[in-house]
Amino acid sequence: MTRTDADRALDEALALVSRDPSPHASGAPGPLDAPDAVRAAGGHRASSWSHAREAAVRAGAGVRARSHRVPIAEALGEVLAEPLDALTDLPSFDTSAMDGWAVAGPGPWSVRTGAGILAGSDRPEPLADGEAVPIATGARIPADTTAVIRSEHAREDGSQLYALRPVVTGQDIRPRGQECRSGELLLPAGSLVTPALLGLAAAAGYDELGTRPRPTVEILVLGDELLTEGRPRDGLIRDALSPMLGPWLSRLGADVTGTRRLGDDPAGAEALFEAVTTSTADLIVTTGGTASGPVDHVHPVLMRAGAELLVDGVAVRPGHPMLLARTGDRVDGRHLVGLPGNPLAAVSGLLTLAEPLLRALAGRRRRPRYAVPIQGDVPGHPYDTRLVPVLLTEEHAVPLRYHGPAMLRGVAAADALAVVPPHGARSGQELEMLDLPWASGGCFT
Ligand SMILES: Nc1nc2c(c(=O)[nH]1)N[C@H]1C(S)=C(S)[C@@H](COP(=O)(O)OP(=O)(O)OC[C@H]3O[C@@H](n4cnc5c(N)ncnc54)[C@H](O)[C@@H]3O)O[C@H]1N2
Ligand code: MOO
Repeated sequence: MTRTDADRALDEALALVSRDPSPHASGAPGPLDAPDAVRAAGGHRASSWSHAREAAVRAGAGVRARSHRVPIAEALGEVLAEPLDALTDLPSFDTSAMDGWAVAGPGPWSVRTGAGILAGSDRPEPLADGEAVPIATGARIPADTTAVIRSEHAREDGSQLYALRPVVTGQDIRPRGQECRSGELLLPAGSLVTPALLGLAAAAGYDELGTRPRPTVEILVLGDELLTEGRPRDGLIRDALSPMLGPWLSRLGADVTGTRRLGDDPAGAEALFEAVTTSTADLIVTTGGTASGPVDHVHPVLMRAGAELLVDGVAVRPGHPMLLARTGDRVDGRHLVGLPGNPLAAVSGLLTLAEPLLRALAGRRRRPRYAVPIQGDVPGHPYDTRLVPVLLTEEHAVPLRYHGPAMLRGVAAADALAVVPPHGARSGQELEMLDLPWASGGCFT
């Protein structure tokens, strides 16, 4: 078949590189023996996109969980390491649900002289039969109260109070323990500490929470061609990944301990080796140097360090040279995610490997999956999944331009990445969406 200009343009857009297109290359089973692993150009085996994500989840879930106790204000975005049991009845005393009068027995009632009962008041005097006392929402109900009447449902005439509608015993009283009894399970271990959970924990009497600490991440940006300021010049380009990855990883729930830049020279390779063998971070994220060029140090350093490659290449565009390795033993080991240097390829690796790994390390559930109809046909790669930046409207996902592997223009305008299966998608087809962490506007992790 003659290749057309359009084919070539598509290859270019999808960053097709030389590789064996056979989707089921054979080979000895090993950590990369996913059924649909494919052999990539460099001789290593590429996992399918979904197997790569599964491998990242398994790797994180296999690490022994740690826990710590933190003041509740510091627990936001972490996961409960222990169940949240109520430390008190809620409400902890019988409470008025409305502003009005607490009354005892049938009316009319004689209104008690003196101040009414406000929220926060100490134990009020019991009510006598036929007595009423003004009461505020949230205030403690006097003993022997039979009902609360809302201020708009009663009329005061001199010292007498008359109900304007029938009064039902117990009305507008929140009885002690209505929401929970002391010791009752409010939320199980594993729950995400959200602002709502913080509120509940405070209401239930907590000052500290037992949580799983955020995974720590060290970022290593590889490359001699990178400038930290000013405009690109003399063949040098701006480092686009350092400013992006720290905040992005923080949004994914990581505690980023630092970002360092390493050269492509032997000293850079040595510093990488040093980090791989001695870093105390749960995860090292590297950028660049994942391919097989003369100064691509990541594979050789991992081999030298005796790391186990759990994922070595993924059948996804962009980002196929991404990798996941484990250093140290299976339960107390640490991990390294190697992101390709092309910036959108790095984003692809972040969402494919780093995010599922970090969620699992933090004890969080997988992100909920959802699909949205795509607007317009989307070309596919013949064998690989594509991740395409999209804008989300109320009805559709709209693919964005400027989605080449070296471009950030599309993703910077996007709400999500659409997961496009091999061979592409027809207009209206439902595609899985990977929300970008800021898309819903409410990220607090
Ligand atoms: N012979 C082959 N060459 C390449 C292959 C391949 O399969 N065979 N894959 C290509 C693909 S696809 C990608 S993606 C890249 C991955 O390369 P590396 O991870 O080794 O990254 P580098 O070579 O260091 O850089 C690639 C590209 O990205 C730019 N870059 C790197 N770091 C940054 C940064 N912090 N900010 C902005 N831009 C960055 C770098 O200048 C290069 O242009 O390999 C292909 N080659
Ligand atoms: O296709 Mo690469 O993985 O340039 O991004």
